[in-house]
Amino acid sequence: MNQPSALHVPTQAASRVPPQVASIEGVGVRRTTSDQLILDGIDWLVRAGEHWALLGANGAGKTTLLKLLGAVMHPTTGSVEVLGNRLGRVDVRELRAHIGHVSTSQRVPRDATAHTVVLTGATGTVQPLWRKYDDETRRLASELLSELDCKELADRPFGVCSGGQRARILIARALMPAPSLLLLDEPFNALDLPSREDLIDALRRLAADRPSLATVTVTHHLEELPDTTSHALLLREGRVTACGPVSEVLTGELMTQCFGRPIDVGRQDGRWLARSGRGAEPRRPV
Ligand SMILES: Nc1ncnc2c1ncn2[C@@H]1O[C@H](COP(=O)(O)OP(=O)(O)OP(=O)(O)O)[C@@H](O)[C@H]1O
Repeated sequence: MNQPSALHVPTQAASRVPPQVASIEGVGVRRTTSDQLILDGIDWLVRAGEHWALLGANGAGKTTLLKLLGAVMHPTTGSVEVLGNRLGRVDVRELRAHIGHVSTSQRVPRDATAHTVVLTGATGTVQPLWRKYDDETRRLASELLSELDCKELADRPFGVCSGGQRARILIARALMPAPSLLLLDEPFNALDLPSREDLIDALRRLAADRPSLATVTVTHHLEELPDTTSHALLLREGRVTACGPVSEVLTGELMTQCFGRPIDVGRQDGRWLARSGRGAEPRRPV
């Protein structure tokens, strides 16, 4: 384990404590060009079956933190271990193949059909590598499209699919290598209300059907979090202000502290509601 290029992907151990999926210790990220400290002193542990919300104001460092978990970048200081492999001691291209990462900056050929886009998740490539996809791989791509409620889109070019459909197709793509960790960077970006609810339903089903899958979702809106969200991490200017079970972290007090302005947090039917004011005292949650 932890030898250069020797990828170790743990199997489910028979233990009461779910296995660690990712562990971050004392992590700092500094941009060499601007010398800006983007992340500072981050400690975080993600276990199998946990569903994390990653929240913080614009520029707080959420995407950067997600990139560390996705083995897309290395920390300047501290250690990042993903699926039992420490960044810096493993071939990150191999490791990335075991992590589902959906981000808005993802490059996707617009003329490729939804089925083809999902297939490319098997090879982790932008363009399809046709010779690598056998019948079983093609069948899996179809099944994942069905699971994400996109079966009828299989032959439709990705570029003409709606924002909500594209989000679900990209999640199906990310699930092709059966990842233990699924990272979602603002998956609800620019979705209308029905599309948002469809995606929330899809994430809820994923959590129910895949009990050992861990997810981390970056969002700006508590209303977008499925009721299966179990944990939350709040970031402010590159530092963690709160981290733990949602019941302890998604409170008006801790959200107010994180965003630096009064925020009310309420909960209805398992989902969250948040409202921000300016200058007023935080009101009691509804
Ligand atoms: N490649 C880069 N070069 C220089 N600075 C960067 C780079 N990437 C990120 N930053 C800076 O790092 C800080 C954190 O950026 P990051 O994208 O992680 O924040 P974020 O919380 O995801 O923001 P948002 O909510 O606006 O997407 C910002 O100040 C940003 O300008």
